[in-house]
Amino acid sequence: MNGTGGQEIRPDEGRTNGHGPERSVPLPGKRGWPERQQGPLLLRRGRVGAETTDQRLLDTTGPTDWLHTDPWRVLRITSEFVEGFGGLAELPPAVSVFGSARTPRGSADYLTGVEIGRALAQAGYAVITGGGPGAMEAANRGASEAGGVSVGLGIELPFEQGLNEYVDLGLNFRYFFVRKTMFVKYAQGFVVLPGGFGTLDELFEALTLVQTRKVTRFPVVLFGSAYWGGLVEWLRSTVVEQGKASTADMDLFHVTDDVAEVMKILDDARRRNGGSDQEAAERAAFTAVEEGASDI
Ligand SMILES: CC(C)=CCNc1ncnc2c1ncn2[C@@H]1O[C@H](COP(=O)(O)O)[C@@H](O)[C@H]1O
Repeated sequence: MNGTGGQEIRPDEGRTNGHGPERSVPLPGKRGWPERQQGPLLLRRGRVGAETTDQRLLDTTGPTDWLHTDPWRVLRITSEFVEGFGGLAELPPAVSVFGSARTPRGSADYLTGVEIGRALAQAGYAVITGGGPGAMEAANRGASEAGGVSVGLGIELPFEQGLNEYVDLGLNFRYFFVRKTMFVKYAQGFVVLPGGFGTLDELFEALTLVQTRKVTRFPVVLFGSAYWGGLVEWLRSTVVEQGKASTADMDLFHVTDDVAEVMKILDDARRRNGGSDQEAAERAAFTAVEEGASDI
């Protein structure tokens, strides 16, 4: 018996690829229809093509449609995870900072972003942002100028856009969902500056993961009570009021206007989660930019 439906294959008739024989010319199987085993796939009747996998691999003049197939995409997605995990594995404890791509340079929100990036770097945290302009740039700028580890996880967008100039360790992603995994996997906490849909998406992703205990509890800090107040009030008066979230869920995030309080919330959480002052000192001395970059 073999993968062609019971028909014997002589050695000179087919090739093997480790999963069973593969024919270049489909032969009728025992039941009378053309059939071919192609890796783990069994092809019959009209599904049988004239070429083998090896032929398509080696044929440089063939069509390139396969580049747009889902199996190929899965490999690309996998490679993004591999690159992401490899590039960020040696980061010191990090905080992800989210915020609007449209925050103008020099605005109050931008200056706050710089201040938060600096404070995080001085406390020994790597600062991870989406690597774009606005609030992301501000946080990267504060971290980089303070000599900290300034990380940007960029995303490929339909319009031209590079990582901001204050990113010292950058990775570019094709897929939003792979990139979002990196924001969560390598962060000890989230700081959320005023922002739009992208920021809200990231905020609620973080809150959902904490709420459902998919990640061990880490702090989520909304910076700017005037900006976030309306949303928080709506969550309380509508979402919680109508039973779509619990009162306790409102404790999963903090709202503040004070950078020192952001740092205190993060430090308290680190202590609760077992981090020590010694560890903080070691983080402050960490030189991941030089060491990590060579692995990327
Ligand atoms: C000027 C413009 C729209 C540039 C877009 N360029 C971007 N580059 C990198 N990350 C982004 C970008 N836009 C949105 N994001 C992601 O979504 C959040 C900001 O979205 P928003 O501006 O609040 O909704 C960021 O935290 C970031 O992770």
